[in-house]
Amino acid sequence: MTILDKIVLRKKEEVAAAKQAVSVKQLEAGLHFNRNPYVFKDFLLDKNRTGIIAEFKRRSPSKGIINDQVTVEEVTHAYAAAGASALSVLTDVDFFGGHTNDLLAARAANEIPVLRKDFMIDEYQILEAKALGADLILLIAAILTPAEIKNLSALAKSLGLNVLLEVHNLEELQRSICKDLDAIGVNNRNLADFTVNIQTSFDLVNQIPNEFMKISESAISAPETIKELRAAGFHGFLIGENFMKTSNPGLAMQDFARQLISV
Ligand SMILES: O=P(O)(O)OC[C@@H](O)[C@@H](O)c1c[nH]c2ccccc12
Repeated sequence: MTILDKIVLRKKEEVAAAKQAVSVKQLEAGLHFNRNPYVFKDFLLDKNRTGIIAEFKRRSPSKGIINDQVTVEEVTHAYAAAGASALSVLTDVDFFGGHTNDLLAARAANEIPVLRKDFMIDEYQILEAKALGADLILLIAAILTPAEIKNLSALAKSLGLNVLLEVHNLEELQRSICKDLDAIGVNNRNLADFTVNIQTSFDLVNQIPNEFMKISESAISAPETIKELRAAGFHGFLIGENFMKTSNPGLAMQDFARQLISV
């Protein structure tokens, strides 16, 4: 069994428990359920921003603890001030040390799009994302059938949420594309075995239809890499560990964004 299989098994239990604890009716009565999400594309293409989707990630299955000394409010606020186009907040508890409360905190502290970063397998999680104040959800092709991707993205769209589809190879991309996606992310990390290779992004970028925003995800640690990815056609860059591994992730992003101007 791969780590991804383990995560999905556990996620099924977690979702079942959440459904018992909070009904769909309660979600629909939630604080943010009726707010209008931000349009992800507008922030990605905003010339005054960096295109970076800056991630708050305390730990991961591959790295263990990355940073458990900082708060989601201070870090996400500093990311936004440093020019992030969006924020990515892990809400998976058992494998990434996140929490739905982290998303609520990021929402309250910021006025840019927030991605609910989790392993979405059930419509309930989409409604929950909306109730928590997310603007954007992630669908991971490796754990979903084409029919599931179609249904979950259609539900997200009907709630005004933006949808980011994550793929890792051409086969996933081709079988998963559907009309309700806003952006397609190429994950440079293979979630089954954790190997990373930026080349994955360069290999797939021209296979992504131009109607979608193109995002490169994971293992980005140098401004030069962003310059190359931009030249290849990417609009967005998802960065977590490179910032989170420092004692001041917001400052790390600020330094990175300054260097980006001069590469
Ligand atoms: O920390 P990195 O290497 O910069 O990667 C960030 C992000 O891409 C990564 O956390 C990620 C990409 N897809 C995911 C799916 C689930 C959990 C996490 C992820």
